[in-house]
Amino acid sequence: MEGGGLKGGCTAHAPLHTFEPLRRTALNRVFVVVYSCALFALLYRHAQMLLYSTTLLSFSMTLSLLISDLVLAFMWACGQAFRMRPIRRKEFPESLKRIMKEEDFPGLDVFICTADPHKEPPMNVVNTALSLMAYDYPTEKLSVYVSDDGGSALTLFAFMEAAKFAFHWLPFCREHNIMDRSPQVYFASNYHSWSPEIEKIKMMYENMKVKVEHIVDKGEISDEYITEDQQRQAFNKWTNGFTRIHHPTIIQVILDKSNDKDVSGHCLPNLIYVSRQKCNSSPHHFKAGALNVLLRVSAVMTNASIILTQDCDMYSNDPQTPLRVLCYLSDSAIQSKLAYIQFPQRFHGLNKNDIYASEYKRLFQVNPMGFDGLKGPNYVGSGCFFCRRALFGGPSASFPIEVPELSPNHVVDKPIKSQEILSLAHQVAGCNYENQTKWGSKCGFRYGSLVEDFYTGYRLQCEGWKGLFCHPERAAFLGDVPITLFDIINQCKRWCIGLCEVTFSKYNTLIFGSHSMGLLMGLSYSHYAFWPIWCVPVTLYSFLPQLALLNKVSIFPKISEPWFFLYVFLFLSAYGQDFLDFLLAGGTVQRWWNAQRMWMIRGLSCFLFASVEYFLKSLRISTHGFSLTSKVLDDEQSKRYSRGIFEFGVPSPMFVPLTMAAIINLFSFVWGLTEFLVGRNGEGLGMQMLLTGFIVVNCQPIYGAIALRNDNGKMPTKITVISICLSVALYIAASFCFRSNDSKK
Ligand SMILES: O=c1ccn([C@@H]2O[C@H](COP(=O)(O)OP(=O)(O)O[C@H]3O[C@H](CO)[C@@H](O)[C@H](O)[C@H]3O)[C@@H](O)[C@H]2O)c(=O)[nH]1
Ligand SMILES: [Mn+2]
Repeated sequence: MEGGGLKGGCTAHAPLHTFEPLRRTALNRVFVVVYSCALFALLYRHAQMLLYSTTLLSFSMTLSLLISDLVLAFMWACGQAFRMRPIRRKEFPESLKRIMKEEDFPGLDVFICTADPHKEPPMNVVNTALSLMAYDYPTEKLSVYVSDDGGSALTLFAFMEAAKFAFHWLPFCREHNIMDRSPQVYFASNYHSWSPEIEKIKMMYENMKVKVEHIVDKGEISDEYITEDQQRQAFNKWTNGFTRIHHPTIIQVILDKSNDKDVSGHCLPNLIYVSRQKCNSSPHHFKAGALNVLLRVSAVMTNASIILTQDCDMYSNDPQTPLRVLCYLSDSAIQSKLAYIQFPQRFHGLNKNDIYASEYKRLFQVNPMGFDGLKGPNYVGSGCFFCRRALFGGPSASFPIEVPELSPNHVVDKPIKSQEILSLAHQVAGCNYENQTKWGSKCGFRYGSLVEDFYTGYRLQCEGWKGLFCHPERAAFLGDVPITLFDIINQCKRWCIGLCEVTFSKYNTLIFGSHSMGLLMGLSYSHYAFWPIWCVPVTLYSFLPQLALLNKVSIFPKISEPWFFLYVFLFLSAYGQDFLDFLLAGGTVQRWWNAQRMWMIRGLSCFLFASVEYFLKSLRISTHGFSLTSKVLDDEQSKRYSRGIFEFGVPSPMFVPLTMAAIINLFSFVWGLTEFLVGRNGEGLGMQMLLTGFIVVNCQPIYGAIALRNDNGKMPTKITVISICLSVALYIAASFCFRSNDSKK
């Protein structure tokens, strides 16, 4: 996207935004050429070996290696698209005031999604909401909508309490110009000085917290907590037949900007609680469905032209963020095609070396810069500002919508608590509302994939919209990370299933994507869409060379052969480039090491299981569920996490291939080493030894979890036993193949 920001009515001395290409681009391009030549050489060697293989065994082994290397080469090629034109942007919110008055700021509707008060503690959701309500943005233009897919009175209660606290919190933030506007974060930090005023507001916060947590623990709201009639009416909607998957729409205007003033007399932003209707008979499309309901309800109530979508655990870390967004949105040169501005997902509470690589640096910080130099980053679900009209048709043609009040151009002229508005809002939140409409296919957030974010951004860009990546130094938002390995790989498995749903649809990123957006964009999107196939090379390289080694069969070139250096080059330069990218994006050596280890772990767990699960389920007609990531912290787990100890604990089948790989690699390495020491191991097995050694070093936390630990996070004994049995079986089967091949010779 053309960036140079000297447009939109500002003078050349005060640009609103600029961008610069990253300096490494030229080198990257040269590297692509060199590396491609090396890849072709490798594939040539495989082809030759395939032609000259004499036995079925050697043929199938060469074929497996060829397939693995083809997958690696394909993924490498897709990844290079990000390196063709990465750019870094900068915006100057200070200049904004000179060209725009506050009265002219566009309206901003903030959407926060939550889905389960037990996995997503209401106190955290409330903190997210408060941090966003306290944005440095004219409050009369700001509305915060909370979607509660859990349909929980506990969440509504928490928000009613939060609203009372907001009367004090918002003016407090404004007067003291506080940066941390999530009260939880502010009170936990030691940077603020003591004053009676701070002490007083802290007490208020603590009281609210105790009250809300008490209610959540009890699981119900007893009468003594309901003080006003209006509240009682709201909670009366939770009748006996009410369940989280079957209940009527509940919309509660908790704060109304036209009536509610904070303690300093300033108006408060709208705060609206929405729990859409759910019924067993119609699909609700998870988060995408929730967002579409908010899109409609907000259209009826406020219809702001900008929308921020936010996960419930991602609080605002910088109150000036919307001003950065305006730097782009007010630029008439890029306005017409700009659909969204994506901020990176960044996280708090990572342990020092980020053992699970849950930062996803490449996904959230490095690759978006590459995307940004093309047609814009992918949408990642949270921390993204949309232009409302982008969700209602292509950049040049929007289509007529069923109800005129939903159109992005509609001006709301009635108070949000008026009967007409509320009844229409209830109607558009109904579970059958979308039947026979374009919602989810051509309009709003798109259905059909568990990664609704990836899919929606992708479809918008295919329609001709562009996105933009905004990556300020101070994180705009900070979110929670899962702290157990099981949660991490489960989350990744859900993503992979969602990606498969895109890949095997008519909107395949490689074919449809390249056709609509050009090859580089198609490749970039494919780099993600094809994530799960990484399981093929990772699995093969974790077992095949090792089993061959145990049977003294050499499958790679000898160390003295020139082909060996080809392998060394391919391995070292790919890893080296990845390493440099990581460091240049502010990473550390240990974090990089852990990130590459997690790539292997994912290859053997979630990538593998997602592919299998996807295929098994696609044979039958059934849908995949959205398994919510838990944001609740267990004390013991948190302690282990902060000490950098891997958390297994759950007897999940996803740990089995991983444990098997650890065992088999250890045995073949030790066996190979003894053979080598007694002088029987020829140089033909050298490369297999190197690879096995590398994997053994990577598996070190797994050995600890199997044998050396006694805490609840160790590898469950059941998984260890199953993995040992399967490893032995695999070894026997492999030896049988290798031996019978020997005897045939
Ligand atoms: O039926 C549902 C399921 C989830 N959510 C919300 O979706 C958000 C993301 O859920 P989470 O369990 O935290 O998933 P993550 O894998 O951490 O989220 C990433 O991946 C999701 C796609 O799988 C994107 O929607 C998210 O924005 C992105 O941060 C949360 O706020 C949930 O409350 C709903 O509103 N309704
Ligand atoms: Mn999340």
